[in-house]
Amino acid sequence: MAVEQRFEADTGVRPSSSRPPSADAVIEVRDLRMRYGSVDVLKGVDFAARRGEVLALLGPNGAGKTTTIEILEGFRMRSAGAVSVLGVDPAHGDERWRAGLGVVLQSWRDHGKWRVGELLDHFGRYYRPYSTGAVERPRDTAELMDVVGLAEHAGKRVQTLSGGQRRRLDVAIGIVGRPELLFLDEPTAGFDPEARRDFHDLVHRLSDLEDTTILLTTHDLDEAEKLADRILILAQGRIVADGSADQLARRVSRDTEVRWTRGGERFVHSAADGTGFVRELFAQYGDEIADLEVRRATLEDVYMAMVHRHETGAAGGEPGFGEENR
Ligand SMILES: Nc1ncnc2c1ncn2[C@@H]1O[C@H](COP(=O)(O)OP(=O)(O)OP(=O)(O)O)[C@@H](O)[C@H]1O
Repeated sequence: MAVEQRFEADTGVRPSSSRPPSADAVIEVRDLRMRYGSVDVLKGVDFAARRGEVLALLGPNGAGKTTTIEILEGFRMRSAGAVSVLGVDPAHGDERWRAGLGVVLQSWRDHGKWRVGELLDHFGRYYRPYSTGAVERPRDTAELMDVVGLAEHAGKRVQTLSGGQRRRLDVAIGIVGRPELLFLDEPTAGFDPEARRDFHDLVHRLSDLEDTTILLTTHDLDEAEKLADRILILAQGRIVADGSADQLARRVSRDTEVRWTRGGERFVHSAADGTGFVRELFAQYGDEIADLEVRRATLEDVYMAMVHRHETGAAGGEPGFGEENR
């Protein structure tokens, strides 16, 4: 039998994993529910974050990402469920608890007349009483402006900053108190590619060097893949996928998709062992093989499959990414 006919796609979509809470959990969310009027937006959200982890919360517009983050920040009262953030229920968090959090909201337009450096000094003063031997608070303003790329704008009024510069300032305000846990709601919206790369470096530095736990929302799947240790997909009021980008890709399809042409004809096959398949293919057809492409499921494939599956309620009937592309 020719090798080109031998391989079948694995089209199974496996359910999301639910992880047991760990001792060093910075965030623990169990059966979180939120109802606005008669609409259930969150219908039983479960997840946990360990110290130093970077989590990306993904989901379609209106899925409830901001609602979830605002509940964890203590800005919004939940309808039901158990939530613990830095060991405290956010509904009862005091000022000391709040000083351990950094928050970058989707957008705010305030303090327009303040100058960048003065504003950071001002916010920084709030954290001074919460400085400890281990964690010096606040960060030095000059260093902070340098880290977020605002040093040359220190004397500018906030209202004269560009959108991207303004967003850098939002991030600076979020980390001025050296938070243990940082919430970032669409942090790079409006960033140019260089600002985006600088921001990614900053996130890596915060998690690697300072052990900051970070929960961010984004619609940029490439960004989620670059930054997150774990990706959570929120759809239809629940976390429908939870794992590293690689784990999630394997959940949609364990196979590698291999495409090639031979004798002017185009072939596509999904192979459990992509490398072995390609080796056999060349052993059999050698120089006849052209236009070879080898591709695993991307985070976009995973996202589309998971969201589509839960929006249509088609559990178990979802095609793998290889099938969809044929
Ligand atoms: N204060 C509120 N009162 C009533 N409904 C609300 C309120 N806040 C949010 N909602 C609704 O709850 C749902 C979830 O909103 P939320 O902002 O949490 O979604 P999101 O996932 O952050 O969306 P996006 O990706 O567009 O930012 C939406 O349908 C929204 O209209």
